[in-house]
Amino acid sequence: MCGYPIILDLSGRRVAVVGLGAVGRRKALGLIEAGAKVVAIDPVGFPGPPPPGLTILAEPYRTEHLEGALLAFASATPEVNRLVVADARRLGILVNAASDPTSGDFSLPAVHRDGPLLLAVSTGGAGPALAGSLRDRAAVALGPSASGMALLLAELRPLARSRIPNATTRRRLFRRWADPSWLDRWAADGPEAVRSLLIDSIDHAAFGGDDPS
Ligand SMILES: C[C@@]1(CC(=O)O)C2=NC(=C\c3[nH]c(c(CCC(=O)O)c3CC(=O)O)Cc3[nH]c(c(CC(=O)O)c3CCC(=O)O)/C=C3\N/C(=C\2)[C@@H](CCC(=O)O)[C@]3(C)CC(=O)O)/[C@H]1CCC(=O)O
Ligand SMILES: NC(=O)c1ccc[n+]([C@@H]2O[C@H](COP(=O)([O-])OP(=O)(O)OC[C@H]3O[C@@H](n4cnc5c(N)ncnc54)[C@H](O)[C@@H]3O)[C@@H](O)[C@H]2O)c1
Repeated sequence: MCGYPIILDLSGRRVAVVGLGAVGRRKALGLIEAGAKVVAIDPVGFPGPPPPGLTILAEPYRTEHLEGALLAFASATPEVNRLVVADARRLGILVNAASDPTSGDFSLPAVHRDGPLLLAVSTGGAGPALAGSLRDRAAVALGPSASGMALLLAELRPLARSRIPNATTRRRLFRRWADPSWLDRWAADGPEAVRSLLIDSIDHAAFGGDDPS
């Protein structure tokens, strides 16, 4: 499979999760973390009080459960999952099939989140546990300053856009800000040092000079 990675905005969107065993619960919780309105269908229900954002229908799956859903997750028994996949296909809803991944439309990567930073690793189904351990290794390589740097750019890019009218100058500045050496400087000298150097570089670029750093 040659997958196409996208970052979906699921906030407030209805998503159906059929089956709340270990796999369905993991998927439901990840969806809630992404802000989705999750409707989960499982005759056994949820162990303990369900987290906010999760509606439980403690009944066996029926086709109507998928109505109005943007996405569906088939994480019940293989027989029930086959029904869910067929129904989703008919209704034009993209479906994740836990028991027979190739019958569905999409699979999930292993994910690391830190502020605005999101790291996703997929092995395309070759080794889901391997995807998890590669994710852990890559997250360590990014280090704690990566998300701090992203947050800082979220603050400073609009400032640079308003102060530097020339698009080529701006693009050059943003490329310099993307240099990984800033992460080392962040670790060595702290966030405030990086922040003030980046602000200086906006001033220089705005007045037509070169970046001092
Ligand atoms: C990444 C992660 C995301 C998530 O689900 O959130 C994820 N599985 C995770 C864990 C995990 N899954 C399994 C184990 C046991 C060890 C092992 O088998 O390796 C572990 C490890 C554990 O439990 O610790 C077993 C397993 N998984 C699938 C099958 C069916 C099959 O292979 O046919 C079976 C065998 C069932 C059986 O044999 O009984 C299928 C899929 N699992 C996927 C994603 C998709 C491919 C992702 C990829 O390859 O990149 C895909 C294709 C479809 C999908 O589910 O979307 C999450 C990491 C959580 C984390 O670390 O954060
Ligand atoms: N994708 C993955 O990461 C992964 C990992 C392990 C297993 N699997 C596969 O995913 C599926 C779920 O795995 P699990 O370990 O969570 O299984 P599980 O047996 O713990 O959970 C299945 C759930 O489906 C519910 N269910 C049964 N009939 C139902 C119905 N008619 N309507 C709604 N819900 C119903 C059961 O009550 C149960 O809670 C299995 O088919 C398994 O082969 C996938």
